[in-house]
Amino acid sequence: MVLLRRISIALTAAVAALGSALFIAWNYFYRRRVWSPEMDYYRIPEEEQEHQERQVLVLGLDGAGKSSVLQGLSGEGVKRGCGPTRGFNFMSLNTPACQLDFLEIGGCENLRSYWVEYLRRVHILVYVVDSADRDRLPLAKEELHRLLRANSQLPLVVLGNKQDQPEALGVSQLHDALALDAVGDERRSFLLAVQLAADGPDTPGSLQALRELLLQLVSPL
Ligand SMILES: Nc1nc2c(ncn2[C@@H]2O[C@H](COP(=O)(O)OP(=O)(O)OP(=O)(O)O)[C@@H](O)[C@H]2O)c(=O)[nH]1
Ligand SMILES: [Mg+2]
Repeated sequence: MVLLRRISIALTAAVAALGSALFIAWNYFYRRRVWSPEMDYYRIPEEEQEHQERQVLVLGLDGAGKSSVLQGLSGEGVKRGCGPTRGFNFMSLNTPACQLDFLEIGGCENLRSYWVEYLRRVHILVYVVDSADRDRLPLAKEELHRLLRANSQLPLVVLGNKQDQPEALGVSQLHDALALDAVGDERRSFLLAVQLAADGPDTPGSLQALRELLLQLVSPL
């Protein structure tokens, strides 16, 4: 058992290291290319890159729905059972205003220690919670507040996902369960209730609100 556990930890570390390398390569690649609606690539002048690219970090416990949110935002429709993210997951959304680059890090216990490393590289933190997983809400709260202590200014968007589940907590209950009162005035913070319809061809309505909010948060004041 001990040997298996060590092998599992070593594998997770290797996946995380590979993920970091991919993230660097991905940054290098996307610094030069942007997806256009015509499915073609074009170059952005260097001076415009800083202005146009914004990084969004997507975190939350395993199974909260991070990958599903990214699928929904991508406009490809949400598919059930996309499988746990073992390392990192990337998605880029090109909008007329800017390019939003999303980075999800898997939520399993072994990967959570890497989360904090990425806070300083991004413009927004999206924290996804399974609103129906009442037993693990205290853990979700603990992990969220660990991130908030590590960075006092990063704008925060909490998503109370799986609102279609009968046992899901509503917005005000989630606000209390996650102790969002304790989030200081120093940062902009939001709590949105979302649910992701499976296999729908369109972006779910609640994710359209998220998309608008993210664009507002990255636009100059
Ligand atoms: N009922 C319901 N199920 C959802 C919803 N969103 C996601 N799921 C399901 O929840 C499960 C986990 O979703 P993922 O998107 O893989 O979760 P994750 O946060 O990326 O998990 P990790 O990658 O393991 O950290 C999948 O079976 C999804 O289909 C939702 O709004 N309602
Ligand atoms: Mg995932």
